[in-house]
Amino acid sequence: MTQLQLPAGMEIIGEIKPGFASILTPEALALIAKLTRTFEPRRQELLAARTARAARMDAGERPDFLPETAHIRAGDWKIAPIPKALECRRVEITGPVERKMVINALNSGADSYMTDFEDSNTPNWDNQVTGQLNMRDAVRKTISMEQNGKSYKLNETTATLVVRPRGWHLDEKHVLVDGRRISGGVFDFALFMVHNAKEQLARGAGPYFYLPKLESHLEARLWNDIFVMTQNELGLPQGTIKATVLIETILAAFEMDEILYELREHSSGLNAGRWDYIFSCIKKFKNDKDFCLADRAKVTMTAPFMRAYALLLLKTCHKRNAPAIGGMAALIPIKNDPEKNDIAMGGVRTDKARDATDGYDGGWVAHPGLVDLAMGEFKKVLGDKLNQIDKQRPDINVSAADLLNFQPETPITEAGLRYNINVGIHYLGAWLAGNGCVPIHNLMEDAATAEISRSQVWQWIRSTKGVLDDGRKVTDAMVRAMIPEELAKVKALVGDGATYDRAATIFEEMSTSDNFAEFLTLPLYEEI
Ligand SMILES: CC(=O)SCCNC(=O)CCNC(=O)[C@H](O)C(C)(C)COP(=O)(O)OP(=O)(O)OC[C@H]1O[C@@H](n2cnc3c(N)ncnc32)[C@H](O)[C@@H]1OP(=O)(O)O
Ligand SMILES: O=CC(=O)O
Ligand SMILES: [Mg+2]
Repeated sequence: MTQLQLPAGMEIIGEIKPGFASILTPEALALIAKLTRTFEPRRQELLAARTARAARMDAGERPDFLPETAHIRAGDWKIAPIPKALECRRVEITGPVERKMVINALNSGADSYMTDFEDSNTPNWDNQVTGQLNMRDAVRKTISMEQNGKSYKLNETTATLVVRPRGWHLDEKHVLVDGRRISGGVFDFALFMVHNAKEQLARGAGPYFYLPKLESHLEARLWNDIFVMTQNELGLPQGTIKATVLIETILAAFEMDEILYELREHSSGLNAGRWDYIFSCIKKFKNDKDFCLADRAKVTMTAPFMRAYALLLLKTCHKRNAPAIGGMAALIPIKNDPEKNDIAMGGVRTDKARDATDGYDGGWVAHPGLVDLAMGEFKKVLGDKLNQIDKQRPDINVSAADLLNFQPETPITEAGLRYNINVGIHYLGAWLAGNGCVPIHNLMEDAATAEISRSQVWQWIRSTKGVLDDGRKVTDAMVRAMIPEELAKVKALVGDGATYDRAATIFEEMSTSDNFAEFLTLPLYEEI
C-alpha cells in the first residue's frame, strides 16, 4: 500500500488506491487536521443543538422568526458583490461527481454545474477520493475518458463549476484525527480548496460551493469561519470563496436573512432545495399526530407551505442583492415513450416558467436533456439580462403561519404508500451498491427524494390522519406485508442484487422502529 505522509495524530483507514496519494497530499492533510482541531468541537455542539431543538419540537415547540436577530432582518445591508463567473446562473445542472457525468455536465450548455458529493452520491471512500481526482482534472480541463467507443473530453466553453460538500451530519469515517472521525464536509471542502482554488482563480473563476442541509445561521457561521481560516492558510484574499446555501430545512426557512448575513463576504445567494425541505417538514413534525402530508406526488411547489417558502426565499435574496436559485424538478427525459416524455417535459417547463416569472435568477436541472428547455423558459423572462436580482418583491409577505400551512393532507392512497416503499427499497439498494442517484419510475431519485418516501411511511403509521382514501389506517402490519411484495417488484426490474434484500430489511427497520433515524444515510454509512 502506498505510504502517505500524515500529520501527527491523523490516521487514514481507507485503501490508498493508485492516484489517491496525489489527492491526500501532506498540504491537504495538514489543512484537514488544522480545520478539524479548530472547528470539530463546534460542529459537535451544533449537532447537539439540532438534537436538543428536535426534542423541543417533538414536545410541541413550533418554529418562528428569531427575536434576537430582528435587527439583522430589519437592517439595510447587502452581500458582497458577486464575481463575474457567478452573475449568470439561469440553468444549473447537477449530478454526482462521477467522471463521465462531470464531463457531460460541464459540456451541457448550462451556465453552471453543481458537482455533488452529497444527495446524489454514495459517500464511500472510493467515490469521495475519485471524485476529487475528477475535480482536479476538470478544473485543469484535462479530464477525459473512453466508453463504448465514445471519447469524452471538455468543450472550449464549459459551465462554471460549483461543488457541494457533504452536510454537517455526515462523518468521514476513513480519516481519524486524534482518534475521532472527521467531518465529511470539511474533508470534501479542504481537498477541493488545496488542489483547485488557485488554479480556478488563474482561469478567471474561483472556488464556489453549495452548502447543504443547514438548520441555523450558526451553522452558516461555522462555514464562514472555516472559509476565513482556509483563505488565510492558502494565502487567498478574504472573500475569494463564494457559497450558495440550500434552504432545505424548515428551520433554515426562518433564518434566511441571518444565513445570508453570516456569509455576506462569501455569499452567492440561496437555493430552494425543495426535496430535503419537504423531508425536513415531515421530520421536524414527526411527533405531531395531527401532521400529515398527502401522497408524495401531491406535495408540489404549489402546495401552500412550499409556495410560501419559495416566495420568501426570492424576496429575501433580492433584498440583499443575492441570487435566488430555484430547485430541481425531479422529472427527467423518458426514452421510448414520446407521450410520457411530452408530459414530463411540460412539467419541467411549467416549473422553470413559474420560477422565472416569480423572479428567480435560475434553476436546477437533473439531466443534460433538460438544459435547453429550462434555458428557454428563463430567457423568455430575462431576455439578454444575466439575472433579475434587480427585481424586488415588496409585495410578498410571508408569515410563520404561511410557512407552517402544511397542505395538502389528502389523498393518501395504497398506490402512494406502495410507491414510497418501492422507491425506498430501490434507492437504498442502489445507494448500498455505490450509486447515489437513480432513475426510478421515470423520476430522478436521490437521498433527498428517498428521505421523503421513507419518512412518509414512518409518519403515516403514526399520524391519526395516516388513513388511506379507502378508509384503512396505515399500520405497521400493512407496511410489513407490502415490503416483500415491493421488493419482488424491484428485483424484477433491477435483478437479484444482494443489496436490495439488505435494503428491504433496513427499510422495514427504519419505517417500523419507534426511533426515527435522523437521516437515512447515517445508518447506511455504517454498511459501506
Ligand atoms: C434533491 C437534489 O439534491 S437534486 C441534485 C442531486 N441530483 C442530481 O444531481 C441528479 C443527477 N442526475 C442523474 O444522476 C441522472 O440524470 C439520472 C440518474 C437521474 C438518470 O440517469 P440515466 O438514466 O443514466 O440518464 P440517461 O441514460 O438518460 O443519460 C444519457 C446521458 O446523459 C448523461 N447524464 C444524465 N444525467 C446527467 C447529469 N446530471 N449530468 C451529466 N450527465 C448526465 C449520462 O451520463 C448519459 O451520457 P452518455 O450518453 O454519454 O452515456
Ligand atoms: O438538494 C436539493 C434538494 O431538493 O434536497
Ligand atoms: Mg438536498
